[in-house]
Amino acid sequence: MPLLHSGRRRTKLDRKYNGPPRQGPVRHISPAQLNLERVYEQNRANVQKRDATKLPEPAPGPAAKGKPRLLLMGQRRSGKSSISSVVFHKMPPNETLFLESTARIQKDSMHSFMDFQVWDFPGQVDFMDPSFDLDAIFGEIGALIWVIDAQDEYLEAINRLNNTILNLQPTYPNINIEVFIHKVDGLSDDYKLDIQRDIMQRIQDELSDHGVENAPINFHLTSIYNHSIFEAFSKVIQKLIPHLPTLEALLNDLCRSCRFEKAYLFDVLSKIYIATDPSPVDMPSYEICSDYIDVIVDVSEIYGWGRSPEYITSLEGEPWNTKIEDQVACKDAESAIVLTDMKRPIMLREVNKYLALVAVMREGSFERMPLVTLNVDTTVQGLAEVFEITKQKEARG
Ligand SMILES: Nc1nc2c(ncn2[C@@H]2O[C@H](COP(=O)(O)OP(=O)(O)OP(=O)(O)O)[C@@H](O)[C@H]2O)c(=O)[nH]1
Repeated sequence: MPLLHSGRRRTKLDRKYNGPPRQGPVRHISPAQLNLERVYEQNRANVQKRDATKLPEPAPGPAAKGKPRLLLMGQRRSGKSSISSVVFHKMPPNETLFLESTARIQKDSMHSFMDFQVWDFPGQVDFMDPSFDLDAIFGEIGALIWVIDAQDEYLEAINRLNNTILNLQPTYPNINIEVFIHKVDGLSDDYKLDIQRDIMQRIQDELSDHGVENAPINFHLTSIYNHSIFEAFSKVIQKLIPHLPTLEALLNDLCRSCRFEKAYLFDVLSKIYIATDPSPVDMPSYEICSDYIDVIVDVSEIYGWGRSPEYITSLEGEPWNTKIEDQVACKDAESAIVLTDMKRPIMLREVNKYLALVAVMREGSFERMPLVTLNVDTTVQGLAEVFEITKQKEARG
């Protein structure tokens, strides 16, 4: 089962990441190197223009053409590297205390249901410096995530963010700017909202003073010590998914036909949800679904095992003679559980090696389980097809 192999986590004991080979190597790139890659890409495009039959190899480790980029920016020690490590490398939040300050831009390639990159900028870098090629940084951007430490003095961070927006607006007016008001753990709800209001007001005032109205800026209250950081990233990533409305429509149909309370399509490794039905997301249901993935992955790690080809052949051999997937109800990971306090079953179904469908059912749904399984099967096929079609389109494009 791919799910069983894809969820391995970084453990405290061995202190090293033992997950799947999903994350590419972290690259450290200097501004000069960025420029070089840019020049290489330009030459490559020119060569192709002159002779369409010739397409030189991409630059070694290029600024990965066509892959949306998430840029993590903000003041020093605001929590950028911690966010990236917790969300994409399964680092336990407490261990971020030992992270060293980032000295150079760190570039991380994510190969999941969709390929994208996460660039972690050192807090002290001024990328408005003329030595930076802005197009190389902001050219293929998916979102600019600006991290503000809510437990620290934040006026300087807001000034820098305002300057950045004002500098980028003329050339890149459509950049999605996501402000993470970070480290809100330990702050009271009222205080969090006060801070958010204050930060929003200051940014809006400054921008409208400079004639910039309706810039695409979103605000999220986040912390690595709870699920808020995953929720915020879910919303950021969803904006990069071109077929999101189709995925949402499929999940909506499933919820209506099976009378589910809520359904999420999760990226298994990061536990970001990449789509959900249109009913409002409530944190407890999201948390429970996300924790359920961990439970399944943990159980699979203990009790799952790799079946040798001989073993599979022996199962498929005489007298049974049917393929292994035809002998079981479902060849992918599948599970359902009832939580005693809420009496509502939760079900999980693997979609492909990166994605899992997790849904909160209503009380008594177990009685209609055959119908539910049938509908879930159809939805999962639909979801898998959407990704297959998009992949083919990307390969052709
Ligand atoms: N309380 C709290 N602390 C956090 C949170 N996120 C990060 N931290 C802490 O903030 C400190 C700085 O985090 P880093 O991730 O190194 O910050 P950075 O922005 O990458 O810093 P530079 O690399 O210097 O730019 C670490 O001690 C983290 O443990 C959070 O959500 N809550």
